[in-house]
Amino acid sequence: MDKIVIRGGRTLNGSIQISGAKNAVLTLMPCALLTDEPLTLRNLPRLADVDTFGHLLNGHGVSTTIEGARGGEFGRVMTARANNISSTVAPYDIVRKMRASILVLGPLLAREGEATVSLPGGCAIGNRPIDLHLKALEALGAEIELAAGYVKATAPKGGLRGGRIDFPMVSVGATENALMAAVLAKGETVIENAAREPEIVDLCRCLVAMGAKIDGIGSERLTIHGVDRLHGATYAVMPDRIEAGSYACAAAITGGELELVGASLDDLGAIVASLREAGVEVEPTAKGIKVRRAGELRAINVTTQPYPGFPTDMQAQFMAMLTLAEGASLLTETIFENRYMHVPELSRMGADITVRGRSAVVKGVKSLVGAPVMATDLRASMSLVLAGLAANGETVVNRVYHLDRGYERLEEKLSAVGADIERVSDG
Ligand SMILES: CC(=O)N[C@H]1[C@@H](OP(=O)(O)OP(=O)(O)OC[C@H]2O[C@@H](n3ccc(=O)[nH]c3=O)[C@H](O)[C@@H]2O)O[C@H](CO)[C@@H](O)[C@@H]1O
Ligand SMILES: C=C(OP(=O)(O)O)C(=O)O
Repeated sequence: MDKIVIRGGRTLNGSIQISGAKNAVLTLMPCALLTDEPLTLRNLPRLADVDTFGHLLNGHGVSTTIEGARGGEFGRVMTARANNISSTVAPYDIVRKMRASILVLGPLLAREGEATVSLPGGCAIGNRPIDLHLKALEALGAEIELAAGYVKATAPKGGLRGGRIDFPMVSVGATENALMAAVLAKGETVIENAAREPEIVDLCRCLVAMGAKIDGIGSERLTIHGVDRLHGATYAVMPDRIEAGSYACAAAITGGELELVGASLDDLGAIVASLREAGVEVEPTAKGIKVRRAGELRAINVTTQPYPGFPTDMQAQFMAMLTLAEGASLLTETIFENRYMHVPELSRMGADITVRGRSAVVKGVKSLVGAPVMATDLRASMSLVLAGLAANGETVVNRVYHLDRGYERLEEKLSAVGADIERVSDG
């Protein structure tokens, strides 16, 4: 199994190309199920989750081809074509590897009138139920049965029909499934309290490019006018705001200056506001944004919230950064009940962190020390990489497969800006 070995203490300088967003591409790929024409996605990131989603689509009879970017640059192109859906079952073996698999439920149901998808279950960061996805589909007329660890959804005769979906809480995944189902339903669907994440906007724009009719894009009230069929399209995946935020933390924790090419200040919203509060300079450039730490890092308070609030997917990376800030920071995680798995590992590197319920107090320390560490999820793993970049001595991050789910060529990008980082294979 591969490991990432980091010898810390180097200041990072230079530019990093931001890849296509994992959390966008995983909701754009299932859109291919909505049409028998080809869907071409540009700016495709090279991630394990993209490969897994490709296999899932192949299992439904979707053909997928991927072309590499010219000249070894980032950004590949995938064309997926679902001219004949051969199976509407998403099996446990794939769904358990990647929660985003649940996103085939809405489109399969809308196009084929039925879908059987393994229940994703909990994961390291928390319970992660899907009741809101199912209630949304029921509002469009679907019948839902749960049996043997699978959810079986069936559309009424004549297909899904528009309805009113009023989410009691903001759910990114449930909004995505509802959207992909509603675009082919008969009549009008209104989604109240919809998630407003930039990745939802990306999904809406791709669906519109395929012929869907959606009003209120980017707002908490989405109105979808169902159409009889969608057509193929070519669409570019948005840049990954969480990858950009993670590398911004790398500049901040090492005291360097990084240009994040392709990143957009607009999408980063609350991440940028919190970076600035912590004493990190962030400015737009012609190609993206520039991040620089001028003086000492300052302690800040951060509470995770749905967009436009501070994203849960950046909590672990900010925690790593704040272990070296002056003063005590208070982090509060409101989205997932168990998203502090990185705390014991950061503590082993010398961080001073106390968790009480949903909050964590991070008292800044003068320095961190390298150690062998491992994490149980993607962003927790990135927080250990960040700590390792700033720590004295060597840090070995185990279970690299978590990082490979969401960070394209991490060690290549970081070593190009001066980090002493390598991937080592155990053989
Ligand atoms: C609002 C939010 O920040 N969502 C995050 C969530 O999206 P993801 O789509 O995985 O999760 P949701 O947005 O659906 O979950 C938000 C909250 O709603 C709850 N819930 C969700 C669905 C449901 O059917 N029933 C239910 O109770 C969840 O337990 C959670 O507390 O994890 C992703 C991966 O880390 C992040 O990229 C998203 O930003
Ligand atoms: C937890 C994440 O992803 P997933 O929902 O795919 O596990 C993430 O992107 O931080």
